[in-house]
Amino acid sequence: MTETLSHTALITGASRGLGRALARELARQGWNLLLDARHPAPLEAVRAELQTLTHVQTRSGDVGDAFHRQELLEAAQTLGGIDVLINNASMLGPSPQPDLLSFPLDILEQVYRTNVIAPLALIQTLEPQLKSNACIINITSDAGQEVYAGWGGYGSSKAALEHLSAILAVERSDLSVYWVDPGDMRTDMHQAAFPGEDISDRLLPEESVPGILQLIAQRYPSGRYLARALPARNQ
Ligand SMILES: NC(=O)C1=CN([C@@H]2O[C@H](COP(=O)(O)OP(=O)(O)OC[C@H]3O[C@@H](n4cnc5c(N)ncnc54)[C@H](OP(=O)(O)O)[C@@H]3O)[C@@H](O)[C@H]2O)C=CC1
Ligand SMILES: CC(=O)[C@H](N)C(=O)O
Repeated sequence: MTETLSHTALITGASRGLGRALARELARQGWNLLLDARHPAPLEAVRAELQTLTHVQTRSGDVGDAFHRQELLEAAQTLGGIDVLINNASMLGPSPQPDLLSFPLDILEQVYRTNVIAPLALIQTLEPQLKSNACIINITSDAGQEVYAGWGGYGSSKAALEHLSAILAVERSDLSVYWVDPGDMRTDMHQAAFPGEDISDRLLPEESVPGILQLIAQRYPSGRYLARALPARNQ
């Protein structure tokens, strides 16, 4: 059965951290949601939490897996298409992060598959179900632009994601393409990036949500944005 729903967002990596924070706020605003993450139980907990607010579908799987991306396409079809795709799922790599000359190349391939190939592959797979003037949000990082020792794997993958996003924006001017740095956030990934350190001074991911939702609502020109430099105007 095809349900025709007005606004639908697909968020990858929505079982915790920034993805869950985005899902919660979009649900509160009445968006219909298609969510993924690899582990089913935490993803199901998000669905159970949000289903009282809106229509939520979940598909557990790895964004790097073509079969899983096909499942997301089929779910998108049942929802009548996608207005907003948020490529949020990401892989840091080893913790602590090794220098480049000792970086295990098999893990570097996984980092690139998750952070670079999978977002593009998901856009390619979903293209038939992207509504006109759809919005693509690729979550990047300051590590994609700044040079930090020890951040060569993850950082270079985010740099590649940024360049890819910029070229997509030029090639597809009919889409709104945003690559967004959410800023440091108190999440599992950030703790893994700083193992053993006290990260309690970092802002929660909820602080990065209003700016991202403002991009969606206001449809600024395609480009790179800092989530926290975009305070929501209308909330
Ligand atoms: N935290 C920070 O300080 C910063 C984060 N970012 C970026 O923000 C985004 C969100 O990060 P954050 O919330 O901290 O991350 P978290 O580690 O807290 O959450 C990651 C989410 O993605 C899911 N996920 C991870 N790998 C995959 C995969 N291969 N396929 C599908 N789902 C996956 C996880 O669930 P599961 O494990 O079940 O798959 C989880 O739901 C990322 O793109 C990150 O690079 C950018 C700058 C700073
Ligand atoms: C994962 C992190 O903690 C990092 N600060 C980043 O910029 O992505």
